[in-house]
Amino acid sequence: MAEVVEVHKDWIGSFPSGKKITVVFVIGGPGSGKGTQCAKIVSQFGFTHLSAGDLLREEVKSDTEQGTMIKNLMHEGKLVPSEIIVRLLLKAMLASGNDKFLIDGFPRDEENREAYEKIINIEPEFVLLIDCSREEMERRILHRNQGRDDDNMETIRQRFEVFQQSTLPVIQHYEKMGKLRRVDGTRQPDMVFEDVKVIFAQLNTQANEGSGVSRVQTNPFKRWFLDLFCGCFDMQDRRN
Ligand SMILES: Nc1ncnc2c1ncn2[C@@H]1O[C@H](COP(=O)(O)OP(=O)(O)O)[C@@H](O)[C@H]1O
Ligand SMILES: Nc1ccn([C@@H]2O[C@H](COP(=O)(O)OP(=O)(O)O)[C@@H](O)[C@H]2O)c(=O)n1
Repeated sequence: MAEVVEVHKDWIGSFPSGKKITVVFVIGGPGSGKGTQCAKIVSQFGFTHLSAGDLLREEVKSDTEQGTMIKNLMHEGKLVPSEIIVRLLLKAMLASGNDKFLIDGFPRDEENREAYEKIINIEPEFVLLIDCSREEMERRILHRNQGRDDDNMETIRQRFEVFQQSTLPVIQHYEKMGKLRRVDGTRQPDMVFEDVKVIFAQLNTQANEGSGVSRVQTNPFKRWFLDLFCGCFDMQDRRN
C-alpha cells in the first residue's frame, strides 16, 4: 500500500540548500520611484523584480475572500497582514528560478520584517532607500495614470502616514546595521540611476571577491604589476 505523506497545507517550498540567494530590499515613500529604478536595475544587473504592491494587486484579481480583504485594505492605504505578503513573495521567488531578487515596497513595517525573518530568512545584502520630498511624490502619483484605485488624494495621505509611522523604524533598523544605501530620488530617473548603478556594481565586486574568481582579475593595475613581477622571476604559472 502506498505510504501516505501528509503535506502541511501552508507549505510553499524552499530554496535548494547551499545555493547562494541574493536579496536586496528597495524602499521609499509612495511615488518615490521604486518601480522605475527597479526596472533599470533588472535590465542592467539581472535581478528578478518582485513588487509587493503588484503581487497584492494580482491577488486582488482572484475572486476570493482574501482578495477582497486585500482590496479593501489597499483602497484605504493600510498595510496587508505580513504573513500574506511574505508568502506571496516566497512563492514568486521560488517560481522565478532566479537567485537574485529585488524586493520592492518591502518591508513596510517591523511586522513585515519579522515575518520575513521567520518565513524566508535570507539576510538582505543591503536596503536601497529612495529619498524624495513629499510634494514631489504627491505630484508624481497624481500624474501616474495607471488607473490605481489608491492613487487618490485621501488614500495618498494615509499612505504617507504609514510611511512616516511604520516604515521609518525599519529604515532606522537597517541604518544601525550598516545596511542602508540612500539615494536622492528627487532628480530625473537617469540621474538617480547613476547613483544606484554604483551601489549595485559594488555588489558584483564583492561577489567576485567571495567566489573562485581571482581577486587579481578584478583589479587591472594589480594584474599588470604581478605580470611584471612574475615575469622577472619566471613565475608565470604561480601568479594567481
Ligand atoms: N526620478 C523621477 N522623476 C520624475 N518622475 C519619476 C521619477 N521616478 C519615477 N517617476 C514617475 O513617478 C511615478 C511614480 O513612480 P513609481 O516608480 O511608480 O514609484 P513607486 O514605485 O515608488 O510608487 C511614475 O509615473 C513614474 O513614471
Ligand atoms: N509590504 C507591503 C507593500 C504594499 N502593501 C499595500 O500595497 C499598497 C501599494 O503599495 P505599492 O508598493 O504598490 O505602491 P506605493 O505606495 O509605493 O506607490 C500599499 O499602500 C499597501 O496597502 C502592503 O500592504 N504591504
